[in-house]
Amino acid sequence: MDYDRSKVLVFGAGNFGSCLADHLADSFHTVYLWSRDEKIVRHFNQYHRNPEFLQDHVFPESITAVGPEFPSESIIRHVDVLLFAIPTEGVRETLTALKPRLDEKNLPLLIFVNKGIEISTHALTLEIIVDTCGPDIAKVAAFISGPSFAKEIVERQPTSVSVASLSKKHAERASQLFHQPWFRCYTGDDPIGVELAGALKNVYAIAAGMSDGLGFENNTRAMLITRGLAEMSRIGTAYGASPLTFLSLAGVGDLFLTCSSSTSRNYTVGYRLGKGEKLDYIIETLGSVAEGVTTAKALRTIISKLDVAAPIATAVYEVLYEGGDVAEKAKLLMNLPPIREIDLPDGAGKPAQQLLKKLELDSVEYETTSS
Ligand SMILES: NC(=O)c1ccc[n+]([C@@H]2O[C@H](COP(=O)([O-])OP(=O)(O)OC[C@H]3O[C@@H](n4cnc5c(N)ncnc54)[C@H](O)[C@@H]3O)[C@@H](O)[C@H]2O)c1
Ligand SMILES: O=P(O)(O)OC[C@H](O)CO
Repeated sequence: MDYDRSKVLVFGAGNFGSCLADHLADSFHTVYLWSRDEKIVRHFNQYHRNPEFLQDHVFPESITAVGPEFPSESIIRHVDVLLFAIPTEGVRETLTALKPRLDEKNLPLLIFVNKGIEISTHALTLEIIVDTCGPDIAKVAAFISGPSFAKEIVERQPTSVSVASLSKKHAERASQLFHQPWFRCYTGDDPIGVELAGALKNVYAIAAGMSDGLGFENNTRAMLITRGLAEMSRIGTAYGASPLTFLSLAGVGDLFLTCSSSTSRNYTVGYRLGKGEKLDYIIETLGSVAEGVTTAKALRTIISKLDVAAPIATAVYEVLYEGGDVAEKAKLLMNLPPIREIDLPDGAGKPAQQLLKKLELDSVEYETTSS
C-alpha cells in the first residue's frame, strides 16, 4: 500500500466525514465520499460544497461524492482505505452491508472515528466489528479520537489526535495517512481505552453544558471536567483499558475541548437542557448528531454491570431519560458525602513514598476506599 497516494472511501458525508475527506484530498490522496443522501451527492459533485454540513467550506474538486446506493463491490475493492465517519448507531448496519463486498485476501485498512457506544447491545465499535466482520478484521482496525472539531480542521488550525489499533503496523499506517504539519497523530495500542474515552467524554460534555446553562461558571466546569475524568478512568480501568489512556489526547484532551466549547453538540445539548428546553426539541433542532445522548443510556447499564461509581454520568442519564430536573441533580451531586480524591489500582502508588519516609510520615495509612 502506497501511503504517499492512497485511495480512500469515506462513509458518511456529515461534518466529520466531509472534513476528513477534505483533509485527505488536500494531502493528494484520491478520495470518494459516500452519502446516502442523493441531494448531498449531486450538490457536492456540482458545486464542491456540502449543502448540509460545513456549508461555508469549498472542498477540493478532486473529491468524488458517491451514493445514495451503498458503495459497490468494485469501488470497495478499488480503494486502500475505508474510513467510517458515521454515528455509532449506523456502524453495525454499514459493516453488515460491507462484509460481503470485501476482498478477504486483500483487505483495505479500516479506520473508525465515531465516538459512541451502541445503545441496544452496549457494544464498543471493536465488538461490533468482531460481530459483523470477524476478529481478523477487528485486529487490524484503527481508531482515531481526540480533540478535533471538524470546523477547525477545515480551517487548518493545529490539531492532534490519538490513533490506536491492536496492530502496531496498522496504527502507524493510519497515523501516516493523516499526519500533516497542521495535524499530528500519536499512535497507541489501547483501542478499547481510546474508544471508551471518546464515547464517555460526550456524556461529561453534556454535564458541563448543563452546568453552564444553569449559570454556573469556571469553578464548577473545572470540577466537572476533573471528576468526569476520574469517572472515565474508573470505568475504563474496570473494562481493562489502561488508566493512562485517559490522560491522552483521546482522554483528557477531548474531554477538556468538548466540555468547554459551544462548538460541541454534546455541550450544546446540556446547555439547552440547563436553560430549560426539552430534549426531544433539542435533538430535533440540533441538525447533527450528539452521540452522548445515546451513550449515556448504554453507559447507565454498563456502570451497573461493572458496579463502578459514576454519579455524574448517572445524573446525566436521569435528566435525559427519567425526566430528572437539572438543578435538582446538581444539588444532589454537591451533597454526596466527601470521599478520597484519587482511586489507586490495588497495590499501586502510595503517594510520594520516599518523601513521606524522609519525613517519617510513612507509617500513617490512608484507608483505601473507592467511590
Ligand atoms: N463533528 C466533529 O467535529 C467530530 C469530530 C470527531 C469525531 N466525530 C464523530 O464522528 C461521527 C460522525 O459525526 P459527524 O459530526 O460527522 O455527524 P453529523 O451528524 O454531522 O453527520 C453524520 C452523517 O452520518 C450519516 N449517517 C447517519 N446514520 C447513518 C447510517 N446508518 N448509515 C450511513 N450514514 C449514516 C448522516 O446522514 C450524516 O451524513 C460521530 O461519532 C462523532 O462523534 C465528530
Ligand atoms: O460536537 P461534539 O460534541 O460531537 O464533539 C465533536 C468532537 O468529538 C470533538 O473532538
